[in-house]
Amino acid sequence: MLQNPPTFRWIHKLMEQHNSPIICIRLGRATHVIVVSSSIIACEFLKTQDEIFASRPESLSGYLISDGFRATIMAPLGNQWRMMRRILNQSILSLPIHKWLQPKRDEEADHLLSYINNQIEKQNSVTEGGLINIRIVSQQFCGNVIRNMIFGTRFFGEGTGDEETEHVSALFVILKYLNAFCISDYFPWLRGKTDFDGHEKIIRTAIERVRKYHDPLIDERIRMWNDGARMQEKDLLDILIKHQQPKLTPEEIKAQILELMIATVDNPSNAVEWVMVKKAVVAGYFIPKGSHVLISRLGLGRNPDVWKDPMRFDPDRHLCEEGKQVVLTDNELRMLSFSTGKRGCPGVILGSTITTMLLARMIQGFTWEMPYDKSANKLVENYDDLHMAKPFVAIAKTRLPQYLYPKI
Ligand code: HEM
Repeated sequence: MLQNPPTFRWIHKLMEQHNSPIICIRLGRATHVIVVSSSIIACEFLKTQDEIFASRPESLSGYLISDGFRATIMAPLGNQWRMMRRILNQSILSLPIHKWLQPKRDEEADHLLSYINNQIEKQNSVTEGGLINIRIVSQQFCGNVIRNMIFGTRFFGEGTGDEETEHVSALFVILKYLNAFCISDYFPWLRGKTDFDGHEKIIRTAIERVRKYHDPLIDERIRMWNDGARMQEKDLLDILIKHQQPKLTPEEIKAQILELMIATVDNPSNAVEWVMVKKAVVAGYFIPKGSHVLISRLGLGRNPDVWKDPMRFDPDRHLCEEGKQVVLTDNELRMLSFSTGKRGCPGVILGSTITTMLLARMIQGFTWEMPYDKSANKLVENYDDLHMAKPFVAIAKTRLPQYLYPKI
């Protein structure tokens, strides 16, 4: 596994070789890793037997990211997870709070349009259009939205964008190593002695780069509430600080905010980049106790037994017959969008809103064309993850009267 990164591709090859929708790999002396690529078996784990399988393995990356499992995503099943998950469901990701923060999301969508419009003007090419790196635009938009919702600010620094770029890129490093195969997770005697595969250093550095922006703002805000300098809740940080029964510690607030950040930046931006490149061109086994169960996003979403011609871009598959509504969740797990069961995503509304808003505003505001050098935008997947191999760069042309573009 160490010689064949990334592990998820190595595992898929193994599954293909064995022609099986479920395999078991024994790692170290005691851990069975069970990999599943069938929606029927996935439902068995995440729905029928959810109670038994809803915990998380105690990985080093999870421990570091959540500062000792103080928040939700990485926490093993237990009282801490229950408490933090309830707070997320009821006070952070609830429908009333979602609506309350709509103006912040609108503000960011206006900035998105204004940014792309300015880029076109800067390139002096209103008729020819301007080259836009969709990956940068999408990732920064998601970062801006969640930053604004949590901290009520667009910028960490003077507004040059440097701090925000560093922040988002460090979040993506954390995401990359979050579920990467880390040898000391399976050979615990290696922990603390040697950073065998270098993961620990990389992830610690990335967390530091993120938290140097978050933590002073959180400390300052707690001080403001204590001194009476802040009296009104205006963003998610205020809600977390003012939460009663239970009152959260500063460490819990910091850990939860880091998790909310990583939960938001990746999925919407990646989905939109893939969709844009397509628009521009024309989406009964025995399981030993303590096993780690991996449900494969690749295996479910591209399973030819479930999806006809799975590699063909065919968004119509996701239109339900009745009323032709697009449904992004899939409780039957024929694809892994938001998952299901106890550990299913509590951010479905926010995640869907960010994704559709990003895509809709870009398509409503601009027409998109491939650059002349089409070979620059190959529809190829990155080997290490599920992003496109190279950031998608397209030509944007304005399609609305100029006065409709926010001048910010
Ligand atoms: C399109 C966007 C999103 C997608 C596709 C998505 C997908 C998922 C999936 C598949 C899981 C389950 C992972 C697992 O079982 O191991 C999950 C968990 C989670 N997601 Fe999302 N998510 C999205 C957006 C968000 C947003 C915007 C937030 C909050 C700001 C969020 C918060 C969470 C949390 C807290 C969990 C952990 C739940 C738990 O362990 O109890 N997600 N997400």
